Amino acid sequence: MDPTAPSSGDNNGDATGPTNTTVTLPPLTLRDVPRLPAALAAASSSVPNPISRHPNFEPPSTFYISRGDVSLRHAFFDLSAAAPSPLVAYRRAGPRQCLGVDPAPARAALVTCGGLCPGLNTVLRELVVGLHELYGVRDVFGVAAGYRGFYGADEDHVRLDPATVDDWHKKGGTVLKTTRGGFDLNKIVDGIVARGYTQIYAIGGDGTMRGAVAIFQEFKRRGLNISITGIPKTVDNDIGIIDRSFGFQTAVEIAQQAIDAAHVEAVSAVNGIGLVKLMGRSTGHIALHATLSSRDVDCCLIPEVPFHLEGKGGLFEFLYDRIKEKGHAVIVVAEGAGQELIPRTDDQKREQDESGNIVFLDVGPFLKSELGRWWKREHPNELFTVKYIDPTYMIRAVPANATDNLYCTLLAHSAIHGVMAGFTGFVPGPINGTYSYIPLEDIAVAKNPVDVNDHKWAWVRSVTNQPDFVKSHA
Ligand SMILES: Nc1ncnc2c1ncn2[C@@H]1O[C@H](COP(=O)(O)OP(=O)(O)OP(=O)(O)O)[C@@H](O)[C@H]1O
Ligand SMILES: O=P(O)(O)OC[C@H]1O[C@](O)(CO)[C@@H](O)[C@@H]1O
Ligand SMILES: [Mg+2]
Repeated sequence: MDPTAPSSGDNNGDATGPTNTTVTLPPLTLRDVPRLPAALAAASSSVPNPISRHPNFEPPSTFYISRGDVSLRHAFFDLSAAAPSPLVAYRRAGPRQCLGVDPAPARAALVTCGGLCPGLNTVLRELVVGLHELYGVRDVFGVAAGYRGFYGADEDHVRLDPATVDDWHKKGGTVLKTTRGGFDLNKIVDGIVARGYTQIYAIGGDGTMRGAVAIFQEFKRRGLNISITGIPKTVDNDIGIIDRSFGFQTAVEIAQQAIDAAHVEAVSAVNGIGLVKLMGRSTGHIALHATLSSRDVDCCLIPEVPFHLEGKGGLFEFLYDRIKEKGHAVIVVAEGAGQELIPRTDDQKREQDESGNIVFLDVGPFLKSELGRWWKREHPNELFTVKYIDPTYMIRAVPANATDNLYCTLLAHSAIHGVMAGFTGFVPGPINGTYSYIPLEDIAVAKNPVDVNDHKWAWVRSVTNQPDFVKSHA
């Protein structure tokens, strides 16, 4: 009997073995990505993919992504929901058999903006090599120092080829340099037009994606046939829709070293506390994943979960009890956690970086001094030590690990294939493991907070056995 044949009725859980039930899924909405004006005209097309003529590679027909290939936003559904939401689909990323643009005259510009992230140089390398080797594009330029480089001097536009970028994947940081701020839309687009660029690849975080949306809209307003692609970079993993951002796994791995050191310091002291601050402005993914992987952590503090310091049910009493129980404790705090607890002057409340991001106060030294003060007051006759470790920039200034390097390559290739298909205003990224094209406008507003109601936060709680620190316990 065909095990996949639909059954005639519901599986009521009897012991006769698995049965199949046919269900009707809700309608499917395709969140399509925009196309270049010239690509629309060439849709019935046109230019065969040069990969088909590659001297060393004979792609089978299954190699190419068909016009109808999509991936689904959500991989699981509740079939019993009374009013199921429509399914959202995205175009699958990958090479198309016929291109929407002619790669021969293409002139590509690559730019990195915002903070560093492991893998930036790998993405740059693979964009350069992929454009050259897969599509024969010879005019590839690196734009120095973020968006402002588009209206900078001639030396800010550097021609790149595979030989130049050969070992970039082994380097942390970004060879192109990065900056915040300097987003002058008209000057940027004028600079792009003046230099004859036809493809822009902008690698950066949420701010960079919002900037890319503005550039995309300005291209449209001016009727320009220039594509723009955003490649999401965020060590904090704070961009939504995609499974995770590149460099994140590397950062979590490096964070282990800091937690290990904090643990050694804590266990080697009498009543020792090891305190580690990790990156994560608005999301606690790094702290959470580092806590889960380490298992030496007694308390993980993230921006999504409020806590209070003193009194019943507060952090300090919990730490005291944990020290009494184990002799030591390790705390991991994300930089954005507990910001509302730190007293600040009016000037500090207004302080912003060049891109307009609020400047945070340093939660690490704040916790260390408040805890020390509390301990002296409450337990003046007991020895106590806090060792504070701040590996902030160390976790993002390293080269990508092997997994992230592979990820960066697939992102870069997906970006190039999408541009060559004639798409613009899009972001490549894995959704449930399938590389897909997502509208830039969606990515620019898609946040990715830690969902404290799902199983992962419960998992943290089971590893640390920390309480909720809610005031009602007081
Ligand atoms: N709303 C916006 N519109 C246009 N440009 C923006 C916007 N927000 C930020 N930018 C520009 O995008 C660039 C990068 O922004 P930002 O410094 O916030 O880093 P980011 O891309 O968010 O990366 P990170 O995750 O490291 O913070 C800057 O040049 C900034 O001026
Ligand atoms: O490089 P800067 O300006 O110090 O930025 C630090 C910020 O950048 C990030 O690494 C990414 O947004 C944050 O975790 C951190 O708050
Ligand atoms: Mg940002």
